[in-house]
Amino acid sequence: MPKVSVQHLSIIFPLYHGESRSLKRHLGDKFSKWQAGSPSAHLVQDNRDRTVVSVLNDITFEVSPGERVGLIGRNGAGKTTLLRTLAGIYEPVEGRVRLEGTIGTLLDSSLGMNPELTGRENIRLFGLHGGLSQQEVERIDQDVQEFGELGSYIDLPVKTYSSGMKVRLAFGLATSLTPQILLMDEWFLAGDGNFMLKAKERLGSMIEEADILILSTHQPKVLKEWCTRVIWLENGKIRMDGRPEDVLDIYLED
Ligand SMILES: Nc1ncnc2c1ncn2[C@@H]1O[C@H](COP(=O)(O)OP(=O)(O)OP(=O)(O)O)[C@@H](O)[C@H]1O
Repeated sequence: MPKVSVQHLSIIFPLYHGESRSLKRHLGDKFSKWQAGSPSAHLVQDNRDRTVVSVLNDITFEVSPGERVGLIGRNGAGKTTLLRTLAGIYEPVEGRVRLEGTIGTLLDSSLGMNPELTGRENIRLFGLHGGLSQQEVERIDQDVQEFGELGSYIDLPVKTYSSGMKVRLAFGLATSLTPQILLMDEWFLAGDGNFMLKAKERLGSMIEEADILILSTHQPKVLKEWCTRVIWLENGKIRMDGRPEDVLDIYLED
């Protein structure tokens, strides 16, 4: 049975800028004021006296099949970092992250596509990477072509596509298979026009079929429509975890 388990997860990012070692000294008194007033990550000193950004701090939660979890929080609260850690892009500095089940990600528009290859070649690469059968690749090829309305561009390198065409290809590809666990950043809910109507419809059915959804968004409407549970992140910690109506009431007031 698919499951997501996050235990005492912490993530820090080192600052590689040449000045970072002395950043705290430069900021002086302002450092503590900035830290206290900031809605976002904390600058801290690690045990080697380097200034690092502490983005997630002691996060623990579990998600069971059938749960659709929305992540909310102010800009910089750590939502994208949490999604990327769940997707295996970032390694926990402390704690444990365990996902059981097939994973699908809608995290950024490039989705690992190779711009030198054609749309069709990227589709095949996606199939190869996912260990799909020839028949399944053919089905996806057709499905993505129809959805993306790319016409003869499907046989041209992706680097020649307009940004809208790239999004259509990436989105079509990422939603061509229904994973058991779907991780999604709200980037995919932005946009306008016909494409977004089509995209939302396609996402809606994908979300219904996935066993677990974890979605980051600033839109209360989306949380109420799609989620059964909301986790509110603040300064890299969980401030509240509960039913969308309960969490949103307090979050919006706050
Ligand atoms: N590679 C990095 N190096 C240093 N700091 C980083 C890095 N990536 C993210 N951060 C910092 O971590 C914090 C959390 O970022 P994250 O993108 O996870 O927030 P978010 O909640 O998704 O924000 P938003 O709602 O604006 O998308 C931010 O303060 C950001 O500046």
